[in-house]
Amino acid sequence: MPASAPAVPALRAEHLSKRFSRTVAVDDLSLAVPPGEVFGFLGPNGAGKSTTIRLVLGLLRPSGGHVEVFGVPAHDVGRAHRQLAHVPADVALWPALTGRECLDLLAAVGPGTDLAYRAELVERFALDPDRRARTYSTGNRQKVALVAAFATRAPLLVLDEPTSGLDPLMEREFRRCVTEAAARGQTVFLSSHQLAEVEAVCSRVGILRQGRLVEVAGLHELRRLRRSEISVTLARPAAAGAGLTGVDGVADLRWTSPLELTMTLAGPPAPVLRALAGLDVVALDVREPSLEELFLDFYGDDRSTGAEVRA
Ligand SMILES: Nc1ncnc2c1ncn2[C@@H]1O[C@H](COP(=O)(O)OP(=O)(O)OP(=O)(O)O)[C@@H](O)[C@H]1O
Repeated sequence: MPASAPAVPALRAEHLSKRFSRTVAVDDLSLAVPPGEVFGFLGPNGAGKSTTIRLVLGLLRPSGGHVEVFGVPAHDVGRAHRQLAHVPADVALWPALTGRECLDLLAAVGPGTDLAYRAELVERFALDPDRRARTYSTGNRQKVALVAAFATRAPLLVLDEPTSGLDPLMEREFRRCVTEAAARGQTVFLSSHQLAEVEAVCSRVGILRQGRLVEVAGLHELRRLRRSEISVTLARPAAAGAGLTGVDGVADLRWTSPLELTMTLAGPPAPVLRALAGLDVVALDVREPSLEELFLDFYGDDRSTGAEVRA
């Protein structure tokens, strides 16, 4: 459990900024994550998620503002790292050590490890700890880092896109681990691209765009971003409008040919299915857009490489 008083946020950033020459990677970011929360940190490529995490870890020095872990300034790494465990986006391990030796080394320098739980996690993640790290795939290296982090009782777990190399079965295990950590009272700060992952485990979410926190929302608010893209192919041309105009939840209705139409759907599918039942439908494709695409729709496409400093 945190040594600090419960009122102290697990993570607090105030007017945090990081500039790399002309690129503003993190721009005046203020955020407080209370102890015990599972906080999702979402943003498109280049939004500044990893930079923020490196500032939290004291791996970078802020250009402005500051960040604290349970009230300890991030630059006081000796004290701050007693409160946290971390999984980086690109896990690097010592190639000549076996997985088990890597786990032991990480446990020796970390904030304390529950060895019985670690053994259980090695099994659950189907990790072969006797192989040398140089033979591990990206996903296996990620598993070592995840097992090492989840086996600690660090009050704060900082996870930077930790499931990018995991298959769906392992991703399910990851979600269980987050839930178990939260049940123990650990705080989880999870950077992710995956809306489904964030929905499954986070209670609150911050959305980062061009280094700026554009939104901090509860999950129910985030759900409004969800929508499906529907493509319909007909056997024969339908009458104008085809009874789809004004159907609940349907937007962006487009005929791409006399026999094909696309639309987006927010909310329950029943009204549109009723409308489609009157048509001679030969193919129906329902696709859920990626988080990236949702970001583009909601926040525009000027996200490429961080904000430029205006001269
Ligand atoms: N060491 C660096 N030197 C110069 N620019 C950097 C450096 N590190 C990051 N950047 C820039 O800062 C911006 C934010 O990068 P960052 O890696 O934090 O984004 P991210 O949200 O983690 O992206 P991704 O999801 O692709 O990992 C980008 O424009 C990136 O090019």
